[in-house]
Amino acid sequence: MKKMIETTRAPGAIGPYVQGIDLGKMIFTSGQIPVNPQNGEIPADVADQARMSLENVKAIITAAGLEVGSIVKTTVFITDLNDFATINQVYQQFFDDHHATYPTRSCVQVARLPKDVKLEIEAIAVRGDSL
Ligand SMILES: C=C(N)C(=O)O
Repeated sequence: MKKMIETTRAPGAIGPYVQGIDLGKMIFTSGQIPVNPQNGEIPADVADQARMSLENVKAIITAAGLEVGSIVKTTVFITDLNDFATINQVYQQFFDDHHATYPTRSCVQVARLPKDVKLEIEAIAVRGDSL
C-alpha cells in the first residue's frame, strides 16, 4: 500500500508533492533542498547546504522507521560542478558517520534549483529483508 511520509523534522513541500512515499519494501524521498526545518533558513556555504540536505533526507527515512544504511540510491543535483569535491567530502562523511555503505548515486549539474540553493538530494531506501 502507498503511504505518505510526513515529518516536521524535514522541510515541508514547497509545491505539489509529498516529502516521501512508503511502498512497504521501498521508500522514496522527494528531492531535499537545504532548508532548515526548524527555522526555514538556508545555509550560505555549500558544505553546510550538503549537510542540511542529507539531514533532511535522513529525517524522512527515519520517519519511515528506517536508517541511513537502508538507502540504496541517491540522486544529487548541483548547480556548479566546481563544488563536486566539497559535496563529496560531506557526503562521504555523512555515510561514514552512520556506518552505512555508500548507496548507488547519480550526480548531475543543473541550471537552477528551487530557492536558488546549490544542491538538492533525493533518495530511495529499502526495508528489511530486501537489504
Ligand atoms: C524541492 C523539490 N523537491 C521540488 O520543488 O520538487
